[in-house]
Amino acid sequence: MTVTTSPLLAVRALTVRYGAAQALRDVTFDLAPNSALAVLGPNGAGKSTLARALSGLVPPVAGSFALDGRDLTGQSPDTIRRAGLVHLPEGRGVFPTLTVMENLRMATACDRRGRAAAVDRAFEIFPVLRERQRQAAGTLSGGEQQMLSLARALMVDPRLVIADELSLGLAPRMVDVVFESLRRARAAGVAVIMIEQFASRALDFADRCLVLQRGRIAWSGDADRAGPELLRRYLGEATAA
Ligand SMILES: Nc1ncnc2c1ncn2[C@@H]1O[C@H](COP(=O)(O)OP(=O)(O)OP(=O)(O)O)[C@@H](O)[C@H]1O
Repeated sequence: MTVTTSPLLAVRALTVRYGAAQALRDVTFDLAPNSALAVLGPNGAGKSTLARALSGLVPPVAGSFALDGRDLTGQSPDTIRRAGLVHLPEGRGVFPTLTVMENLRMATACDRRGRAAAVDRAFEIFPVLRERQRQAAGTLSGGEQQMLSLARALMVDPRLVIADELSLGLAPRMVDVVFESLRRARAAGVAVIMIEQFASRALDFADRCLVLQRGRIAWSGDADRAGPELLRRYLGEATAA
């Protein structure tokens, strides 16, 4: 018997231009519920543009995308977030002068009881944040700030998180923390699109992989089939590590 699941995310011929420059061309793929996709590619390949288009920050000039069968093309970032697609942009996305607790409380629009329950859930996934709840977010370590950013994203019960270069600039130990946090998000039922310039860890984490080159999909397939040769071919020595 073949079991077919309908995709969580269906992207069709998505095309984005910045003025005359075409940053994303004809990008088509499906993402299954609770799965993880690594989006790889050299600088300027269109990885962040894909994230920005899917989160409503840049309007596509052609193509479409749907979450759970609901067409979200051209919708506002707020509508897309409320539909369950959350984008964690490069950089931290936390309010540095507010405490950890204030940052978490602000991330949900629930009433007081719902909010307290959501904060408790976040502390269960990220116990370190409970210990640091009264600390200003700006004084957390880089990895802890990424954890807070992810915890804030999970407060709205997303179906899909797009993590854009979450490990950028972090010390190796903090990169471990970020990957562990994303693993916990997956364990909680969330699908992940991981944008990474450095490939091997992303491929360990992901089920599927998509390589972008000059805005087009150059390769896509199972993450464990994206071997060193393929990575060297598309990403070069520096980023295949
Ligand atoms: N706001 C913008 N205006 C004009 N061109 C842009 C803009 N943002 C990105 N681009 C161009 O679009 C192309 C894709 O950029 P994008 O940031 O998506 O690449 P990327 O794969 O995320 O690169 P990196 O790994 O360096 O972050 C690049 O050529 C970039 O210069």
